[in-house]
Amino acid sequence: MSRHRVSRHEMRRKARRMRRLGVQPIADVTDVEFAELITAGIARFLWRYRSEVTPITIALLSLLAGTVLHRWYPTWWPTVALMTATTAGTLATAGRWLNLTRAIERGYAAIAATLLGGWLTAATILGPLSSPLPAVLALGCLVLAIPWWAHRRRRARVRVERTLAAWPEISQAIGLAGSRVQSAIVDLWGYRTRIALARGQTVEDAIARISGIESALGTRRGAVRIQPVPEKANRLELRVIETDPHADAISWPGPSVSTIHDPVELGVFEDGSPVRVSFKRRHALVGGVAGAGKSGAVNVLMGNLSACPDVIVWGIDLKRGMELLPWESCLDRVAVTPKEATALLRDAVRVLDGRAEMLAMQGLRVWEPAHDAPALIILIDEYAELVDDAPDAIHYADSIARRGRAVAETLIAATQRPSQKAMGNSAVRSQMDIRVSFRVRERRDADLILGAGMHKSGWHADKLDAPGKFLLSAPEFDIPRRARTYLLTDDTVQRTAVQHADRRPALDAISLAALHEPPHEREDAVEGSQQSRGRHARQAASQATEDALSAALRNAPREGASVGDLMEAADMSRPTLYRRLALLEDQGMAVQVSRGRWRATATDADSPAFGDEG
Ligand SMILES: Nc1ncnc2c1ncn2[C@@H]1O[C@H](COP(=O)(O)OP(=O)(O)OP(=O)(O)O)[C@@H](O)[C@H]1O
Repeated sequence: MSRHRVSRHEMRRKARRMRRLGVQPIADVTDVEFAELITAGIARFLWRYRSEVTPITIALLSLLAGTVLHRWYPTWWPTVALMTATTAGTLATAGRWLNLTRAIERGYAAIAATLLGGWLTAATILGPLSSPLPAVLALGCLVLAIPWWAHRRRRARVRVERTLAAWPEISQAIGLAGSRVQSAIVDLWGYRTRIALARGQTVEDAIARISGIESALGTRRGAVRIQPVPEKANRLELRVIETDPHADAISWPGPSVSTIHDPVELGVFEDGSPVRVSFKRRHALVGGVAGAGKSGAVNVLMGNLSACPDVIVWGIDLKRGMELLPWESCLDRVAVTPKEATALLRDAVRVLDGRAEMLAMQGLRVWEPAHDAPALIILIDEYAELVDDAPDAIHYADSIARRGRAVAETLIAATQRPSQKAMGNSAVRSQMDIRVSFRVRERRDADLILGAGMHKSGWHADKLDAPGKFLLSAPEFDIPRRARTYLLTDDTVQRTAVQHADRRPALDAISLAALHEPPHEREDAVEGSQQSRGRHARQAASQATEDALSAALRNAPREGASVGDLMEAADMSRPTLYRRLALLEDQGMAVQVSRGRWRATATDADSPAFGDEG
């Protein structure tokens, strides 16, 4: 065996030495060794370059097949012709299933099959060596070989195969000896391969050796990513990014949604696939150091949310509106001072309570966003400033974070570092279902944004190397994949804000009514963060006014009581009165006799449904 490894150079040296010593080399033994070496060398070359020599291999096989067919089965030519037509037709129409994804690839395969099959048919009849068939075969193969040799994906696949052939040595060198390459897929931006780990090795071991893997594979720094395979602890997916889709800023292609029910497209993963995440009934936390791209993400969000006629956005921007004011025409309300921010969040809790009350009364579980019942999203840029400058607002934010989902009222908070202090020591962070982490300075900051232990599991937000790059954690995104947000230029923001301004919906009647309730009717709900306590307390307090309204409606004359009289009798504000009247009308207990005049329905006026006034 070792004899075969002697190089030609070594053999020549040995022969020279023997001649110097006066020993005549045994010519045939050296020749045999030399011939073996040459054969092994050629075989190795052909195997290594098997993809490149495929056109020649096919030409030789065709020659052989033509010889056999002509010699023994010359009458089979119609079958060969029929098979040619069938194969070419199948490749042209169904080549997609054979991984010929592009039309040009299917076209090439169909033409190659037609030419080769046509030649074989002629060779079956005439003999492969009869003129001009050999020349036609040589020329045809050469012409067809050129696109084959030039094909980018083929070349990439071959290169990857050659690289991965060295995995046994690489795995030894990086301390993952015994791991095996199971499969490899080449795509537009690089390749991904599935690795089976040896007994006792873990994905974390591999993650800790990423730099070594990059060096062994000869990639650029930062080109290797490792992801666990959820269903198997001893498998991992190794991704090598050769062409970085994130190398340059990616322009925003325009809104991807027209309703909050659809996921918003934030940007592009590094394999070129879009990042789509639903913001319906979900709170979101966006974090990262200054200049990492948080405001860019807010722009993408605004560009999309403002295109949805079933979403209302309220904005808080304590940087004096620097980030959100360009979107002012699309924001239903915007707060740029601590006082305004507190008022905005207090009102958001009122809306929440109003909606929750309506749901409870109607026996509904959730608020389904629609044009006349829009979702309310509160976008807060630099949440930490809110904590510092408007501490009172934090109770409201906390309340929204806990109770807002069911009524489609949610928070999207951006902050540099969402420490417990920066989040106002509230439960807001723990309620965030979507976490977007741009670059952070320290590993523990990745855990602050994404959740405890995330950095250790491969969520390396500290390694993000350009503004706009982020990691996304959400129920449907539980694997760390680098993504980059789309970039909106100032011009795009301005143009989009103008375009979307007239699509904005108005706040629904229930929310409006809740906003205009007099303070005494709602203060308890705002103060208390427990839903039941707040609502029940308020219900008890307003029982007296309900009874007064019932009595006033029952005692109303035939032409009905005016709204003014009812407001006075029940001590209710106009919006509350309208809301109550609408509900009673729905329940068939009150009727609008004429514009602005109401009374109890005829039957109910006599029944004890409203309670006995005594
Ligand atoms: N997706 C992106 N692609 C390319 N460049 C981007 C992207 N997002 C942001 N940038 C660049 O980074 C700069 C800073 O981004 P941005 O203002 O969004 O950061 P930030 O995290 O909001 O910072 P700060 O906390 O100081 O407001 C932008 O001016 C822009 O040039």
